[in-house]
Amino acid sequence: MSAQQLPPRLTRAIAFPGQAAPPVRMVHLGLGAFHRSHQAWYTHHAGDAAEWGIAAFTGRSPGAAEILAEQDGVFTVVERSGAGDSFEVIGSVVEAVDGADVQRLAELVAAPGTAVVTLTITEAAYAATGDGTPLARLVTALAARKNADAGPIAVVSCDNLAGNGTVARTAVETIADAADPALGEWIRAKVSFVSTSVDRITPRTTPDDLAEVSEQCGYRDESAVVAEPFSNWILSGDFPGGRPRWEDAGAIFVDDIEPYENRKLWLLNGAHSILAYAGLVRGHSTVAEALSDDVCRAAVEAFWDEASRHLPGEGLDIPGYRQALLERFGNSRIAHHLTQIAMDGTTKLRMRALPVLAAERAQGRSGEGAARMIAAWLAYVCATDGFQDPLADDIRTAKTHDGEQRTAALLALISPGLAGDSALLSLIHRQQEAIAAARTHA
Ligand SMILES: NC(=O)c1ccc[n+]([C@@H]2O[C@H](COP(=O)([O-])OP(=O)(O)OC[C@H]3O[C@@H](n4cnc5c(N)ncnc54)[C@H](O)[C@@H]3O)[C@@H](O)[C@H]2O)c1
Ligand SMILES: O=P(O)(O)OC[C@@H](O)[C@@H](O)[C@H](O)[C@H](O)CO
Repeated sequence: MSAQQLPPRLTRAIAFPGQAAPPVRMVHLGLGAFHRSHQAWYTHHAGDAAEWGIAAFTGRSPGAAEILAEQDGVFTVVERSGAGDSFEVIGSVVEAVDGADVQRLAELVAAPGTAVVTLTITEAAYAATGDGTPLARLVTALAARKNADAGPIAVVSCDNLAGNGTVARTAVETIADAADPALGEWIRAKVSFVSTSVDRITPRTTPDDLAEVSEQCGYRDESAVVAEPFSNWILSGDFPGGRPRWEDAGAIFVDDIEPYENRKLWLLNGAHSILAYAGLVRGHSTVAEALSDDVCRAAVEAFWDEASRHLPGEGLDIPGYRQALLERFGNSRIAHHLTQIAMDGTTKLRMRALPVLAAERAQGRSGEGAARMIAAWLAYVCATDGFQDPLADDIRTAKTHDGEQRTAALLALISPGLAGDSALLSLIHRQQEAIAAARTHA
């Protein structure tokens, strides 16, 4: 197609002619694929969407903000089911900003109309608190809100972390206390940290996805995002400055979030980690491919059997949830790449494998299903140098050892207690050898 034949670029005027953009009342940190398919989607579908605009900041580079700003913040969600695709333009993001622009972040967080800050900064980012990290930037912005006396605000973590509101609170308060104890006090008094369980499988957008949007929708959208039809958002906590009516879009507000987050983190994300590590070692690329391998599927089912014993039987419909997961993971039209899920294993395994392993062993069982998730990670990091992890240098050092010594050194990076338990060390070492050996037969 020549330049003259290219369809026009998507803009707010094309998507929502004659409609004013909503005013900024939410700020988001971590303008990635998931924010667009989830929090922005829920906000667009809230009954009071006209009152709630989002200013979204990138994490590490300006690229995603520049692209979205060229489209006035609007983008397409491609809902991809096994049967086909549907397309919807989302208008809730009204400002897209480079995360390094801390001055703009501070201005917006200090504005009295701003009531909510949401986060999708990845699990590993909660442990990173130095200058230029998202939570350090947030603390700078909260200091500006304190100085402006702009009132209370809610911070809502939407990352796959157990007790994500509490983790965010601890990290933010620690940074603030070190900078200025009075700021720490103000945050304790005025900032509510909301915990959430978030769910919607959203792989990285590909050039083919963008080409499809262009062809089907008649406009060019460089910021489109592809997601499964399923979505879920469970929240627990206070919103002292108000919030969008996300319940209109299906969000659920609960007092006790722990059973929901354990169900999601163990059954969905735990299974994802097993499929990622065992699947990559066995030569697969996507979740759907790995699930169709009987060895990977059996490892997932064994882990689910263990995890299910430690989830409340009532109200969570575990059998239905497991069946739905098999269908969601099996949606081969969603190319969810295992390499994306495999990142930051040391952080993720602590939340996905360790609680189930500890609960099983406390009841006198081996916990071999949960142990196999860790063994698969070991087999994966030993088979490649191309992993991303906050402890990558330590992993490389641990890999200089051999045999059980190497296994012990790697396990210690997840939890020192693992390496000190000789029976568990032997179990995981044997499991790792079996997974690595199977690699040659895959
Ligand atoms: N994609 C999904 O299916 C999905 C579903 C549920 C929850 N989540 C949560 O959302 C997070 C983001 O997922 P995504 O698909 O949007 O990823 P993404 O890579 O598209 O975007 C992540 C955003 O966080 C920033 N970021 C990444 N690592 C960072 C770091 N170390 N420090 C600071 N900023 C960093 C990036 O710059 C980007 O703005 C996940 O880590 C997970 O916790 C994702
Ligand atoms: O980086 P992660 O592992 O937290 O994210 C990758 C996927 O496992 C995850 O994003 C799931 O798709 C998501 O949690 C589904 O809601």
